Amino acid sequence: MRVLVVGAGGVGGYFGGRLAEAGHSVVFVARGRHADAMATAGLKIRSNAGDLHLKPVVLLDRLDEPGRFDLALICVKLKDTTEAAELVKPLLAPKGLCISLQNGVEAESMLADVLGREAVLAGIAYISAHIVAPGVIEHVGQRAKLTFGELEEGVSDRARAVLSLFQTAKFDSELSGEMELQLWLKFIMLTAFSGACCYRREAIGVLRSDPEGKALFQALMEEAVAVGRARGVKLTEEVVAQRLDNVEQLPPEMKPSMLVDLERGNALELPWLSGAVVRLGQQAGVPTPVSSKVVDALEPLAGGRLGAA
Ligand SMILES: NC(=O)C1=CN([C@@H]2O[C@H](COP(=O)(O)OP(=O)(O)OC[C@H]3O[C@@H](n4cnc5c(N)ncnc54)[C@H](OP(=O)(O)O)[C@@H]3O)[C@@H](O)[C@H]2O)C=CC1
Ligand SMILES: CC(C)(CO)C(=O)C(=O)O
Repeated sequence: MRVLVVGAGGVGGYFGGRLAEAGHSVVFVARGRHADAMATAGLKIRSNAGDLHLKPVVLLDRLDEPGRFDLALICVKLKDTTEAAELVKPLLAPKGLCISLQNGVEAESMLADVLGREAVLAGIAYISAHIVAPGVIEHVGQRAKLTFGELEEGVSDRARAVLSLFQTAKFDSELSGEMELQLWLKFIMLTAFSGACCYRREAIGVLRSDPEGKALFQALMEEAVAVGRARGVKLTEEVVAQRLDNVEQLPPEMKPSMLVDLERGNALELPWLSGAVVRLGQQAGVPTPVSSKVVDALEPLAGGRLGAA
C-alpha cells in the first residue's frame, strides 16, 4: 500500500515514521522549518518504544501524478482538515481510503464532505507525541495505538487490509466495528483532559492530585457523556468511573496536545473539543455550564498568537 501522511507532527510523524521503518512506501506532507529539517536531516523520533532516525524522508512533490496513494492518514490539526482533504482528493487512487487520526468527533464528516463517505474510515490515535524541534518528535509515555474502522457499524475487508499493514509496524493497532462509540469514548476523556488541564495550565499529575482539579475533570466528562447520550451514543453508566481510573495510570508529566499548543502560543482545537460539547449540547438541548466556562476562559487564546495579532 502506498501511504500518504498529511501532517508530519506528533501523530503523523510518529505513526508515519513507524510505517516507513517497517519498510512501507510512506510519503509525508509537511511544511515550514519542520519540512526543511526533514528534507535535510531526516525525521528523528525519540521514544521509549525505540528511537528512530528516518533518513531519507520522502516528502510530497507537488508534481506527483494523481491517483497514486492507496491510503491517506490525516494528521493535521482540526482547523486544517478541509484543506488537507482538498489536497488528498486528486492524489487518492480510485478505491483509496482516508483515515483521520485527529481528535474530536467531527473530522470524519469534514473529510466526507470533500472526499465522499465511501472514501473515509474513522480513526483514533492513542499517543502523546509532539514536535520538540524541527525534524524531531518526542513520544511521551509508552502508549502508541491506532483504533480505526468503517463509519458504519461492522468490519470490512478493506479495513482488514489496513489492519494487516498497521500490524507490521512498531505500534499497536485495533480494528473496531463500532467506531462512533469509540470516537465518543476518546472524546469524553480528551475533552475533559484538555479542558481541565488548559483551564488550570497543569499537566495531568498535578491536576489529578488536587480534588478540585479532579472534580473539574469529572464535571467536564459528565457533560460530554450527557451530550453523547442525547445524540444516541450508547455510553454506559460506568464510563466516567472507568475513564477516571484510566487517568490515574497516565504518566504525571503528560499534557494534552491542546495544552502543548496553549503553552506554545499555537491555535487551539477548542472549537472541536470543549467548544463541540457546548455546540452539540445546544443542538441536543443539554446544558453544559462547565464546558462553557472553559470555552469562555480559553476563547481569547484560541486563535493562537498569530491569530490574535
Ligand atoms: N499530539 C498528540 O499527542 C495527539 C494529537 N492528536 C490529534 O492529532 C491531530 C494532529 O495533532 P498533532 O500531531 O499534535 O499536530 P502537529 O501540529 O504536531 O502536527 C501537524 C502538522 O501538520 C502540518 N500541516 C498542517 N496543514 C498542513 C498542510 N496543508 N500542508 C503541510 N503540512 C501541514 C502542521 O504545520 P504548521 O505547524 O505549520 O501548522 C504541523 O507540522 C490533532 O487533531 C490532535 O488533536 C491525537 C492524539 C494525540
Ligand atoms: C490525551 C491524548 C494524549 C491521548 O492520546 C491526546 O489525544 C492528546 O493529547 O491530544
